[in-house]
Amino acid sequence: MTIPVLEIFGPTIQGEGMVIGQKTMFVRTAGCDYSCSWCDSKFTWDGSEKNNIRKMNAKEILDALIEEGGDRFGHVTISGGNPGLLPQLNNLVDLLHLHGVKVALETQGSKWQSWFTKINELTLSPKPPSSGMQTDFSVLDKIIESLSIEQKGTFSLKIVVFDDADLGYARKVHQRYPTVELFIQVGNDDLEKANEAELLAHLLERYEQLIDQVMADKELKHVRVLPQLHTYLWGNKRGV
Ligand SMILES: C[S@@+](CC[C@H](N)C(=O)[O-])C[C@H]1O[C@@H](n2cnc3c(N)ncnc32)[C@H](O)[C@@H]1O
Ligand SMILES: Nc1nc2[nH]cc(C(=O)O)c2c(=O)[nH]1
Ligand code: SF4
Ligand SMILES: [Mg+2]
Repeated sequence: MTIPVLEIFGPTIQGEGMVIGQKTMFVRTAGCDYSCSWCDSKFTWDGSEKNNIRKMNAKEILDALIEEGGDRFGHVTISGGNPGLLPQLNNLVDLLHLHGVKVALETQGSKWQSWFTKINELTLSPKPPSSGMQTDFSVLDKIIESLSIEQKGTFSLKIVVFDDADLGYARKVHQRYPTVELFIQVGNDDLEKANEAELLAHLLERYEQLIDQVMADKELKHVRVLPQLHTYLWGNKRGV
């Protein structure tokens, strides 16, 4: 079975979460079971780029990664869309590992795949109320339980926060999974802005506000508050 791919780019830095700053390539798959109001990758699921989806097998993806990144990479991040919808990614994960390449995954944690256990750094990013999505905690419970038992690499939770209700959701998730590393990420609420200086000033202000709120919070003690670093460097550009 082939893999629907919309973007292959890098090397760049991982701009988010548990391995922020890591030099990595990105593979972005098409299709998502969610439709978050503020999704910064809507083109993966809104139909606007359905003619650009490439159906590729694992070998073709590896070749495209090498064409783009040459011999300058040793780490690949799979994102989307929701790559967790695709059982056939198992082949890509195995092929990358065979070539000595580490593999990270970004998923919202709405679906389980057995290949998750082989991922070196797995980020689960359940969605807070501002997204308009509902978390099925019975699914997330099972995923976290399976990863806690079987995971060969590491995994963490990452929650994007836009408002107080979202921070309340982060608190609830932290209480439910107190032993899982939690990253709280600033939401980008201006996906259309092309002026990078203005966007940076705006996002820095939001980052500072979020830090203030988390510092004042009695329940959020063992958390890390992070920006979406690539956005601060390169704005709303794609493929960076
Ligand atoms: C585009 S998603 C793809 C992977 C998967 N569907 C997910 O949501 O985890 C990658 C990451 O970007 C985050 N993200 C999406 N839109 C964002 C925005 N406007 N501001 C901040 N983070 C955002 C998501 O929460 C997720 O952690
Ligand atoms: N540099 C960079 N870091 C990222 N971290 C997560 C991303 C994503 O869209 O999943 C992303 C992305 O698109 N670019
Ligand atoms: S789950 Fe991820 S890709 Fe899907 S709509 Fe939400 S942010 Fe976008
Ligand atoms: Mg992104």
